Amino acid sequence: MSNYDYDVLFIGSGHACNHGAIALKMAGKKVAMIEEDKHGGTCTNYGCDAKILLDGPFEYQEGFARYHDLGMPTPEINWKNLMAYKKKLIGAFDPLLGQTFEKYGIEVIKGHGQLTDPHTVDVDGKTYSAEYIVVGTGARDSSLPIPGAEYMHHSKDFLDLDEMPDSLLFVGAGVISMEFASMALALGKKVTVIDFAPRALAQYPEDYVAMMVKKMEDMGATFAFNQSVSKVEKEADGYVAYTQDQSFKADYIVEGTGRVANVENLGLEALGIEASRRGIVVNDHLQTAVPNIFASGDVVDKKIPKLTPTAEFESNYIAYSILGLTTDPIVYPVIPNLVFTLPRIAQVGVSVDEAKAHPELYKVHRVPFGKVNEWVNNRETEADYTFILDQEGYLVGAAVYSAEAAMVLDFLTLVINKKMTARDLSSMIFAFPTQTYQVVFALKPILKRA
Ligand SMILES: Cc1cc2nc3c(=O)[nH]c(=O)nc-3n(C[C@H](O)[C@H](O)[C@H](O)COP(=O)(O)OP(=O)(O)OC[C@H]3O[C@@H](n4cnc5c(N)ncnc54)[C@H](O)[C@@H]3O)c2cc1C
Ligand SMILES: NC(=O)c1ccc[n+]([C@@H]2O[C@H](COP(=O)([O-])OP(=O)(O)OC[C@H]3O[C@@H](n4cnc5c(N)ncnc54)[C@H](O)[C@@H]3O)[C@@H](O)[C@H]2O)c1
Repeated sequence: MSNYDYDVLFIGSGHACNHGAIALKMAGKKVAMIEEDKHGGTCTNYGCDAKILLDGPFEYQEGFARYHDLGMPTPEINWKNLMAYKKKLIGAFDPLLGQTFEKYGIEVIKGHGQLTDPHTVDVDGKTYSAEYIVVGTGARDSSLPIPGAEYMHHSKDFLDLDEMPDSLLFVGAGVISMEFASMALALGKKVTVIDFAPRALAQYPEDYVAMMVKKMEDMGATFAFNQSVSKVEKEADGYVAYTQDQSFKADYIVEGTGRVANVENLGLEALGIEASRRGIVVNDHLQTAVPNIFASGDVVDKKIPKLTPTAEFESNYIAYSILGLTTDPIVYPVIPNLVFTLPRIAQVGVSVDEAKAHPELYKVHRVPFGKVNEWVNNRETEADYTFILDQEGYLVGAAVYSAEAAMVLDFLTLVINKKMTARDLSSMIFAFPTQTYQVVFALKPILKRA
């Protein structure tokens, strides 16, 4: 133990921090996390967990709807009760995680952390020192600097809505909007989605996104692209968002225009640590300009997706670096992306759009999975897979449009990471009848033999 109060101090307690904190504590280090809000960060309290809890019955409803023509009624969702359940369950995480960290012997210092020198953090007037500091302060929803911005709500508000409004306008057709819009639409609400880009979900395959937009339009949603909101006004019976050539009226407006890194009031500038809305600039060891100060998770300025698993990966990498278990630069494996629309769209590795642009490097195999496997797909006839192979025949990318995409995505990620051949797949037994089994069946003839 050094002369500092702690070996490692984390600013934040989300996935970018708590995985590394636990690993370091278990290796015998003295560790604390500074947290100004709830234990566990965005994903646990205001993001993934709350979202997926609310999504649960929608997934079943979507499945039942496929049997409607066979005389089976589609169940109704009681949003009010669902929200009460969400508040109870997710609300319990904050104290529960506090106890968990305590059990591990990790101190949580409540308050706003601000660096004062390379080894010291001020927390609301009290200072704490550490040999290493990890900044994992995350990101927040962006707010457009336009008149009437205060009338727009953000993801936190939507995930707390006791009553679903009758009409909703989503500004931005990214992951947050598309996931929320799917739920509102399934509840029979009037949904409009606008974006200043020419398409939705830019990071997902164009064909699958077009299928999703068409499906949502068939359910009554309106999409408007190339629309930039310049002001929002409140009227007696709702709100109106104005773009360059149109106006959109709704009871409730959700802004989902991206997320901005939390880099303000952290004392970064005084220490010469470069940062912007995109995040803190780090080297390939996740070190800032001050080598004993690392950055992790959503607050990092990076090209890879800002997701919970990437934050966790970085948190563990930093812990291993501090413990001297690695001196290598960080190397990310392929990163699975999944948008929880109804059905899901998934993408991992080389993207479909990139593969199509480089036929000299990649082969693209599209399988209309739902049509050939309707029986195993529970009548999900639209389900579709795209496999991307390199010239040697290894799987290097995949995309999925299916309610079951989440299940199969991790399997495909494994095949890519482990560079599996047809022979590798033949050496294993998979459960039957499942989508994964059918995916293996579809992959074997096209993968490198051995
Ligand atoms: C609605 C929504 C849905 C999402 N769904 C998914 C999903 O399905 N899958 C997925 O992989 N990702 C999802 N994400 C993204 C995921 O939540 C983030 O990538 C993840 O939370 C990043 O973790 P982090 O620890 O870097 O940041 P955060 O979880 O944001 O944690 C940062 C913590 O730092 C604290 N903090 C900030 N500044 C200070 C300070 N100065 N002093 C003290 N404490 C401070 C904050 O209070 C916060 O608790 C979603 C995000 C949102 C908003
Ligand atoms: N399932 C998941 O993995 C998941 C779910 C939710 C959130 N997240 C995380 O949260 C991040 C942010 O999500 P998001 O949906 O806010 O961002 P996003 O980057 O996915 O989408 C933002 C959208 O807003 C549009 N936009 C930006 N400015 C605009 C403007 N002025 N007018 C109209 N449209 C505008 C962009 O063109 C884009 O389509 C994600 O990138 C991801 O890191 C992940």
